[in-house]
Amino acid sequence: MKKYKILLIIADGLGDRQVKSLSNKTPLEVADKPNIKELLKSSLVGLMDPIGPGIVAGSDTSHMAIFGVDPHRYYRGRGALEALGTGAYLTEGDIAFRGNFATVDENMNVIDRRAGRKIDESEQLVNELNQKIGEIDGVKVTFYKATEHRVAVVLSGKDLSDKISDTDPHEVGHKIKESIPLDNSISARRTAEIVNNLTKRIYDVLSTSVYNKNRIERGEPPANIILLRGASKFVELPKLYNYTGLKGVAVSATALIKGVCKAIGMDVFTPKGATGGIDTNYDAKADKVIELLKDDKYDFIFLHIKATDAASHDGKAEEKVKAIEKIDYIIGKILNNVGREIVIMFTGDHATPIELKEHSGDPVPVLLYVPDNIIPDYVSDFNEREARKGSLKIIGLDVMNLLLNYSNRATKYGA
Ligand SMILES: O=C(O)[C@H](O)COP(=O)(O)O
Ligand SMILES: [Mg+2]
Repeated sequence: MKKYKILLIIADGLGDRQVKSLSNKTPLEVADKPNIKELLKSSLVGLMDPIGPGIVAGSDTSHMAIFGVDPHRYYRGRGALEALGTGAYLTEGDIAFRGNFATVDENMNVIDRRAGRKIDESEQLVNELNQKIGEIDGVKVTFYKATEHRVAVVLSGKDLSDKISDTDPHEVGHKIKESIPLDNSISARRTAEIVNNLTKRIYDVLSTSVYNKNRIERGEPPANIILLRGASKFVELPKLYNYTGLKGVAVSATALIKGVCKAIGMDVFTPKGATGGIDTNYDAKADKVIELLKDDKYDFIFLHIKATDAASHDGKAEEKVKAIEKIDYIIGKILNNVGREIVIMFTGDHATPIELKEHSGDPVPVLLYVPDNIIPDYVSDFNEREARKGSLKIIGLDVMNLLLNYSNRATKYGA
């Protein structure tokens, strides 16, 4: 029985609803997808709830589930995974956060949760923060650059706790929040106080930074604060090879995704030109995937595309359609280069409906292409409406079992 290589492609935030500006069609329905439609001839199609029906999944918990690591058991918070993805070195007891460069007014009301998203000076701002802050109340503070508006922040010191709340209000028009302890421990109280003092220092440095003066002169929102969320200590995660036998590798530019993949023992590559945004270099990502599919070292190749989610959070329906069409193009390029004797799954990690500009708990369409002679689902297209007619009704934790089965790699449960 031939064991096939596996290609998993996740378009972040792929799932959507009817969009008024798209004549009540979804971006998947509108997008021209000749290569994906060709795959339907030998595919199963359906819907996936990353965590469970109606559960609004973050990219972190969703990817853990899809890779077969139960977030209910192993998830400790986004911070450490995001920091790991930026290249941060975490030691026992460190507390890591996901941060957003954002824009606040003089009353600390959040005007833009992403300071415009495109922050060319991100590296300079991170360097300035590392030079001018360094430590707070005896605790070392390190900032790490991620893509676009994203940063990771790591506190290193004794008696710190990740049982503290976010300073990110998670929506605009609200004041930045005071971090508060989430349990009665002295360490949680102390860490929350450190985070609040750190936030004030960050604002002092950023609001007087020459880089932000330049941004304001260019009419761009200043990145004058960092909104912190997902405080977490690093916890060891199960390794993909140990529980699946797969030698995995990821192609991504997005820090969180790189962090999750590193944490489960996958190799990670970020091709030159891959930005984690709507301007990413799709050819560069496709070429890397082709190279890795041809490399005997790996049998599970994961391609992550962030553009669909970025377009969704910014309410840019046409950009989301374009991103889906670019993904269809690279699926065609990959198949033209490696042939069709591979198992392919194409799906999203959650829905990010354009009209919500936020994640939702809607199910996500999933397509599973199988080279063997399976009974395919008869659907005319791959989108939220047609997927309902398919035979797959799965949760994220089912994905690896399905991929192992249809690539002829599953081990029998029982004798
Ligand atoms: O893009 C991301 O990192 C998350 O999916 C959303 O985060 P944001 O809303 O803070 O950008
Ligand atoms: Mg996501």
